[in-house]
Amino acid sequence: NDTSMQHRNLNHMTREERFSEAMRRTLYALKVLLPREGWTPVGPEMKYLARAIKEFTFIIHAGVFIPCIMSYGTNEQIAKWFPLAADFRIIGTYAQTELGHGSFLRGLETIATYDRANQEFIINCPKITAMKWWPGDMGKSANHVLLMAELVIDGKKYGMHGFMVQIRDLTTHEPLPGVTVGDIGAKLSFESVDNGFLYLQNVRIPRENLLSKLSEVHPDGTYIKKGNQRLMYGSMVRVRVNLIAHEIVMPLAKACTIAVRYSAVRRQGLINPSKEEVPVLDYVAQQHKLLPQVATVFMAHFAAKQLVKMHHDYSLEVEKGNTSQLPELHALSAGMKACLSEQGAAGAEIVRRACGGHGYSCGSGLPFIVNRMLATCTYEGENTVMQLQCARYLIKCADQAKKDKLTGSVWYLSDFSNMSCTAQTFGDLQEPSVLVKLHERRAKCAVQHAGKKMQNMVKNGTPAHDAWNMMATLLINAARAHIMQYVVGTSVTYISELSCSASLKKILTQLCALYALHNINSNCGDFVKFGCLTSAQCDLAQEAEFNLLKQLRPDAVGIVDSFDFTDDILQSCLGAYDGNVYERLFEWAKQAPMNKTEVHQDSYQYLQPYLHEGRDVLEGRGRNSKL
Ligand SMILES: CCCCCCCC/C=C\CCCCCCC/C=C/C(=O)SCCNC(=O)CCNC(=O)[C@H](O)C(C)(C)COP(=O)(O)OP(=O)(O)OC[C@H]1O[C@@H](n2cnc3c(N)ncnc32)[C@H](O)[C@@H]1OP(=O)(O)O
Ligand SMILES: Cc1cc2nc3c(=O)[nH]c(=O)nc-3n(C[C@H](O)[C@H](O)[C@H](O)COP(=O)(O)OP(=O)(O)OC[C@H]3O[C@@H](n4cnc5c(N)ncnc54)[C@H](O)[C@@H]3O)c2cc1C
Repeated sequence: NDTSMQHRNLNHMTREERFSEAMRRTLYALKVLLPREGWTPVGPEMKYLARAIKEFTFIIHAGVFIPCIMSYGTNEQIAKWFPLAADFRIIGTYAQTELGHGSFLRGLETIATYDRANQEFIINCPKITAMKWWPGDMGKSANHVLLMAELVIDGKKYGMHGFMVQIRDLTTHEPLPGVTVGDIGAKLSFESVDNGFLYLQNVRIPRENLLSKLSEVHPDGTYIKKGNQRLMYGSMVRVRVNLIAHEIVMPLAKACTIAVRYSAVRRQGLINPSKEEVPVLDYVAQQHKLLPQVATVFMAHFAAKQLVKMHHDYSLEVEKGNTSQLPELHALSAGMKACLSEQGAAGAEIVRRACGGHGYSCGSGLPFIVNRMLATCTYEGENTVMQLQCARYLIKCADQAKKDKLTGSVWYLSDFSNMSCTAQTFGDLQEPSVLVKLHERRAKCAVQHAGKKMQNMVKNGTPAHDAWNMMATLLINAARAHIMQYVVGTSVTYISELSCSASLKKILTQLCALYALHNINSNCGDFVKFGCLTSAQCDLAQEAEFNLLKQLRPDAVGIVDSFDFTDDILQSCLGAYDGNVYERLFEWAKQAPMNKTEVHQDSYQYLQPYLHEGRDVLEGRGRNSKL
């Protein structure tokens, strides 16, 4: 109810207005509304803030820069920079991607050369492709960057390391000497975020600014490795784990809230010619578009909770020096981020499109969500690259499964029990245990299929790297199958262990079955090809899905209401709680800047001569028509 927090209509603001409004609101929220003692920008309060603010600033500062200080800094470095960053007395970003490289980190070109005489690092972007490009909050906001650069000592390269680099004056906010920095311009979304470019030329930083938890450089230039160097990639794992809830589950939940509420209000056409127009939500085709996406919100939420727990447990182990869980966590976080962002972004577009013309209006609030979700398929690890990382781990595990009993998320690869499906009715296929087994079998077969294909190619003389490249599509499918079995399996377990009312558990079980069946029906080729289902059972799977749509239809609005988004955060004429869609759309349109005058003078000057000629002809004074 704090008017300082309420959103003005973002669509009627310029990009620069949105940039400064987002900063005002974010700082207001953080500085005024949150208790100052003890909170951190990566604490539990963030998820509540994220429900209250439509456009944040400082997501990278809070979601990446600060966690990196914790992950890569020594205790002294954390003690120095964390308090400043947590209180926004320094604003940072994570500067890794360059104009010429984003996925292939070993190709990054920014160099940090150690100057022994002065005990400093000299930072350089040797050519234009080395310029840092994309980091959020970097163009105009950040005064520090956590710069990922190639460490060079006496001409020898030591790989990518993290350096704290100040880029703007803390008094004037002007760029420091050797720093060229700015905004990269208009993007598909994130209008309020100043993704930036950063060109560094002979910028000097103290030796102490190398984040030295994992490695350090002594004053004489001696390089010391400390621990598993793979942890240098650890911040990306953490962000991939965190972004699922924040950037995939929550936006998809908002989109589903808007689309389901609108579909319950929008009457269009007849089902029974003798009855009145129906809400479009009564069309099974509409239910088939919307309800599986509602189910995805829940299943992705449950799976993300499990992944966050796994990351938390892993972090505790790393503190004890045990990094054995890192390979599985990397594979799972990379695969989950890629597959759920793919599903989520596609799902948001499906529900947007299900709202017809008004879904194409920014007044629906849906284009804002769809465009932002598209970014999740690219940032924090481009999806294809992430799926291949996941597949790399699966292929290794499949080989290991031939001799060892596997555990963890890949346990099913060493399950050689009979997994044939005996379902005879569509009710059998709504059983959670049957759905889990089907997904495990499909995933195991997909991984083995890809591995076998590559082995055969190598046996016939194809180099392993070429076989990998040629089978990439099968490997990506295997990664998707693995993640789907993980999401279905963890969701079934989560729901079964949930202490809640029987009626709620029934709905959640139905949603889980809907998610699994929708996935089966969308990929039935795999399920038949790998012998998981017969053609007849595929028909039953479709029947089972349609039956669940019918069962869930009466609760559809109640289910999305349970996401509990305020009208202010939805900013949607279609999804407002009161359902007054048409009045809201009309009011929203009238506020458009285009309508601040009855005649748009700038354009009228071009139209006027033609209009006056038309007037004269119609009033009998004008020359004959030119036509
Ligand atoms: C104040 C308001 C607050 C508001 C809310 C705040 C809180 C919000 C919380 C969360 C929301 C966050 C919002 C998200 C915003 C994100 C913005 C975007 C940021 C970015 O995009 S940062 C840049 C991201 N870039 C990447 O991800 C690059 C991807 N590329 C790579 O990771 C690597 O290049 C690679 C993995 C593709 C290849 O690396 P490399 O060549 O070195 O490795 P390989 O030869 O393939 O494999 C070698 C070996 O290493 C293992 N490996 C690889 N990666 C990892 C890893 N990350 N961890 C562990 N191990 C890894 C790999 O498996 C191989 O192992 P084996 O040899 O097989 O054993
Ligand atoms: C909104 C947004 C915010 C961002 N924020 C940040 C940030 O804060 N900090 C930061 O450092 N970066 C940030 N990034 C950059 C982001 O991390 C990179 O864009 C991402 O890692 C992809 O790298 P790239 O853009 O170089 O694409 P590329 O890696 O060049 O990919 C281009 C195409 O090539 C394909 N490809 C690449 N490698 C392979 C491979 N090995 N096998 C098969 N196909 C391959 C990809 O699948 C893709 O289709 C942001 C990007 C966006 C869009």
